[in-house]
Amino acid sequence: MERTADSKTSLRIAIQKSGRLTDKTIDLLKGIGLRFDDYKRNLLVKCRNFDVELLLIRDDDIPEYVQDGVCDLGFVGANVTAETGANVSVLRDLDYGVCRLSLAAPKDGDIQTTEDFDGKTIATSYPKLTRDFLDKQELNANIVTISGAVEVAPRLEVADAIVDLVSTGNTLKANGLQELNTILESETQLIRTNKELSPGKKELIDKFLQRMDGHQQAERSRYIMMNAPKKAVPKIKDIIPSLNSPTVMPLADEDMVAIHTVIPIDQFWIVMEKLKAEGATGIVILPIESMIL
Ligand SMILES: Nc1ncnc2c1ncn2[C@@H]1O[C@H](COP(=O)(O)OP(=O)(O)OP(=O)(O)O)[C@@H](O)[C@H]1O
Ligand SMILES: O=P(O)(O)OC[C@H]1O[C@H](OP(=O)(O)OP(=O)(O)O)[C@H](O)[C@@H]1O
Ligand SMILES: [Mg+2]
Repeated sequence: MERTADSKTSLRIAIQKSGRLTDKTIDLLKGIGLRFDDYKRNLLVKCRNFDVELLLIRDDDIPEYVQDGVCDLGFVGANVTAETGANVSVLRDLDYGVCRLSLAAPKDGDIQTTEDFDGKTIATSYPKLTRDFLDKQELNANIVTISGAVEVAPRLEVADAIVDLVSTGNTLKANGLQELNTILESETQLIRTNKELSPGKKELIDKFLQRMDGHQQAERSRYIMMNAPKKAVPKIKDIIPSLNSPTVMPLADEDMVAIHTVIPIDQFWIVMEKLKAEGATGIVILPIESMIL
């Protein structure tokens, strides 16, 4: 997009400077056509071809920066936003940084059920979410807030149990812990400030979202091309869960046609098997760069 006449109308987006979400967020931004110079060495980076600047900070600070309007948008885990209790709106759920916040305790220890946490000490970097959970369960426990290496706390006898993020469960396992309860399911989200924004910024957010949605839809879809017997076209049309009706083109062999269409990736194999059963041949599948619906 060309820069607008009003050079002050620029979106400021907070992203994690260095961590699990950084590369995926940068890839997503690049995927929607945004280009940045040297984002690895600067904290505030201007986009070359869209009215956006990135603020690269620790993920813990993102929800509050967005809440206060220092940044208009932010990419951050739902776990962090929930822990800070920031007043922001979630614009999109994104399918990376998927994890859960769970209670865990030593595998063969005396904590085997949720009730056993009563009167115990729990180490966590998520004191607010832990307290909310315990209050809801009417459990009394002492919370020790630590900022990292939470899983090792029981072995150091700093705590009886922990609340921390889990994905594969390997870290828990390596530390002899078992997961007992999930407090929160989390994924990366695009959040927006609830502060009033200028019409120019609102328009930029709409354009940004349109690009993101197009990119996401494209990632979840494939363009397929095939040749098929002409008489099989009605059945093939029923099989293809197409966004629009498929393109059907004549071939030199009058009994055959070429069919081009877009299908959702999650139905890919089922559709493929059905198409083959209807006589489709030479099936070619291509990735899609973006889709504007
Ligand atoms: N094991 C995991 N699998 C998937 N996503 C995870 C996992 N652990 C954390 N996350 C998600 O990635 C986010 C960033 O994790 P990371 O470990 O980089 O955070 P951090 O150490 O707090 O970084 P910072 O230095 O920015 O504060 C988490 O807040 C969470 O949303
Ligand atoms: O269930 P798993 O797949 O083992 O993942 C869980 C671990 O991942 C996160 O830490 P990370 O690796 O991001 O390191 P950190 O301690 O620096 O946050 C989280 O804090 C857990 O320790
Ligand atoms: Mg952090």
